[in-house]
Amino acid sequence: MNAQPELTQALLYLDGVSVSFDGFRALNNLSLVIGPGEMRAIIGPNGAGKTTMMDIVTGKTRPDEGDVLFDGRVDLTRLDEASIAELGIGRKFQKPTVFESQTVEDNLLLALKGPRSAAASLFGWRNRVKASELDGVLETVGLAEHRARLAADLSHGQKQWLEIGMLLAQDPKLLLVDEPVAGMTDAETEETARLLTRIAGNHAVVVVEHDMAFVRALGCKVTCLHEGTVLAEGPIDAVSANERVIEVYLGR
Ligand SMILES: Nc1ncnc2c1ncn2[C@@H]1O[C@H](COP(=O)(O)OP(=O)(O)OP(=O)(O)O)[C@@H](O)[C@H]1O
Repeated sequence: MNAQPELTQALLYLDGVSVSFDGFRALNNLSLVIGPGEMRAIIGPNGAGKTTMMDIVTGKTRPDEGDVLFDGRVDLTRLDEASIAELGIGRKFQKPTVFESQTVEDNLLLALKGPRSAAASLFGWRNRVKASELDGVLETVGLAEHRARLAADLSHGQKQWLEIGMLLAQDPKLLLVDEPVAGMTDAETEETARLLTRIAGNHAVVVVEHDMAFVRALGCKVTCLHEGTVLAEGPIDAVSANERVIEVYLGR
C-alpha cells in the first residue's frame, strides 16, 4: 500500500481499485478521495461502475486489486458488510424501504434501536443518536409535522426522506445515496437537495444521480465515472463543459 500524505485526512480513500465480472472490468484503476463531511456527486453513463463502486465500499463486492480505506486507517477490503455498517457507513438504495405500517416516529425509533454488535466498540463507532435527539432528525429531514402519520400514507419523496432520517439516526460518518430523486416531483427534488446539504458537514454524503439539475443544486464537487474509472472531477461547470463528459454522457 502506498501511503499518501492525504491519507490521514481522507474519510474514504480508494486507490487503484479494479474489479472484473466474468472478464468484464466494471472498475478499472479507480481512485476516489472523500473528505470528512464532504458532499460529492457521482455521475456517469449506465454501466460506468457507480453501483459497483458503492458495492466495494460497503463490502458487498471485493476488489481484485486496490486500496479501500476508511477514516485513514481501516482497510474495508478485510471487513464484512455488517462490520462496515457498524463503522458508520450507511447506504440508501434507490427504492424506499420504510416500515409502511409504522408511524414516521416509530420508523426512526426502530432505526435507533437497530442491531449493534461488539464490532461497534471494537472499531470505535460513536453512539447512535439518542431518542431525545429524534426531534433533530425529524427537523433535518423535514418530517416534524408528519411524525404521527403512517409511513404508508407519505408521498414517495417523504418516504425517501424518512429513510434518509433512519440512516441519520444511526449517526453514520458516511452516507452513500443512490439516485435519491428518481420518481420525485420537482419540488421534492429541490427539497432533497436542501436536505442533503443540511446533512453534509456533519456527515460525508456521496450521491449517485443522473438528474443534472439536482446535481447542480447540491453545489458540490462532481466526479464523472466512465468505464470504471474517473473521467473528470471538479466543479459542476468544469465537469459539464468537459468534452469527453459531453461525448460519453451529457450529450447523448
Ligand atoms: N455482480 C455482477 N456480476 C456481473 N456483472 C456485474 C455485476 N455488477 C455489475 N456488473 C456489471 O458491471 C458494469 C458496471 O455496472 P454498475 O452497475 O456499477 O454501473 P452504474 O454506473 O451503476 O450504472 P447505472 O447508471 O445503470 O446504475 C455493468 O456492465 C454491469 O452489468
